Amino acid sequence: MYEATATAPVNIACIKYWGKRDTKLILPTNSSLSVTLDQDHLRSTTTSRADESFAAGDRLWLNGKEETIKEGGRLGVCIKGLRAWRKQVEENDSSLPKLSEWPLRIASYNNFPTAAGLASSASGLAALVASLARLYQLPQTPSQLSIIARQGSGSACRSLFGGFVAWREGSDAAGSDSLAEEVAPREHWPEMHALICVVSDAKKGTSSTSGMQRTVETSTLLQERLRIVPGRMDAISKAIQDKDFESFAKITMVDSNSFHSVCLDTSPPIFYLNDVSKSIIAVIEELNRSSGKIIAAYTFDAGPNAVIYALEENMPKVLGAINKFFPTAEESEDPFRTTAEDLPASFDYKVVREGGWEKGAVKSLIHTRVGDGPRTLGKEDSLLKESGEPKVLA
Ligand SMILES: Nc1ncnc2c1ncn2[C@@H]1O[C@H](COP(=O)(O)OP(=O)(O)OP(=O)(O)O)[C@@H](O)[C@H]1O
Ligand SMILES: C[C@@](O)(CCOP(=O)(O)OP(=O)(O)O)CC(=O)O
Repeated sequence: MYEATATAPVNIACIKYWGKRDTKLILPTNSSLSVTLDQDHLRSTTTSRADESFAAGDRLWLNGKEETIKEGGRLGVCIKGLRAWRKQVEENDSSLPKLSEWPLRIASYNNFPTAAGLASSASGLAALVASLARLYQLPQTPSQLSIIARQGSGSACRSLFGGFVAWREGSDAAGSDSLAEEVAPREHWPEMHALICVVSDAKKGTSSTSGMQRTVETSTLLQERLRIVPGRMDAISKAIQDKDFESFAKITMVDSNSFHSVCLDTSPPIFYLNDVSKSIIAVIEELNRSSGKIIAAYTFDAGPNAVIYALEENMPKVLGAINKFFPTAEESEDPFRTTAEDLPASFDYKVVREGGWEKGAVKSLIHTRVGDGPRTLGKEDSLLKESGEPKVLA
């Protein structure tokens, strides 16, 4: 049987990708940089199988539900690109099975909500690329594979690496140099932790894809942002190399705010942050002020959920602040068994609205950390039945 199963991680950007110069090839208007999160907690798992005896046509199931693979669509483009690379491999060695000519069956599961602003498209497309690259025994490097993943969803290219990852915008019109590169592996700064505050896991109103295009078409502020981002890319890369958390945090927060500003400068305006998100910003800013140094950095993607980066040693303080003002509806298990600490003595409670937030304003918390890149699993982890249909997972 010709089959491969891979998992891929979620990544959350510190320098945001927002805008395309080519919508078909998914070429960005600026470089971006992210932290890959630990797959022990959040991951997409994908099994790909090629079999001569399958009925013609490729099929893919996401969380047990079949998705259509359109020719020229995002999934179709990724599969086509990887197949072409497999064909080259077969042309160089005629003894190999002609997997490139056989239909595919692909099953994928996300162990967290899909399309809820938790970057499922990033881990999902990266897992698809990683599993097919393995099935096809491709010689390409992760950076080369990221060129294919990028065409599935821009941010997915960064999920082909662990640690701290840059997506270089590149200059080639065909996109050959618009790819992901490792800035530093997870082992360089394993103390980097992240706390995801799930404010809403409902499907968002304006998708990243359509929102960013509206920004490109209508925002004048975006031009200003594009002038500033290259300097920020250099500065945050240096902060990572130097393990300088304060600089890392300052840049992360200012870039998140810059991204949400260009959303507001879009016509019609796009609002991703809600009152709970803004209150989390106020609490983290005050936690930093009252701690006498920057110990936490918030960042928000195209939705209201906060991701708070902090070093492991400071997570008790961050958890203390979030627990105090945003009691969650669901009890979340902390894999690190962090004990929340009291707020600093000079913390000004007035930054949070009177009476505080009702239980469930933040639904749940996910405490995770920087993680590794895609992993290959064994046969026992296959998501496909003998027949090529997806297994039903509990
Ligand atoms: N495991 C997967 N395999 C293949 N495709 C996936 C997978 N997970 C998600 N996707 C694709 O990504 C889409 C969701 O992307 P979308 O950008 O709407 O949400 P998100 O990635 O969760 O949020 P965001 O990117 O804004 O953080 C799904 O509808 C599906 O097409
Ligand atoms: C705000 C972001 O999360 C936007 C992600 O956009 P997508 O990668 O989801 O967009 P497409 O390329 O159209 O699929 C910022 C980021 O991850 O850098």
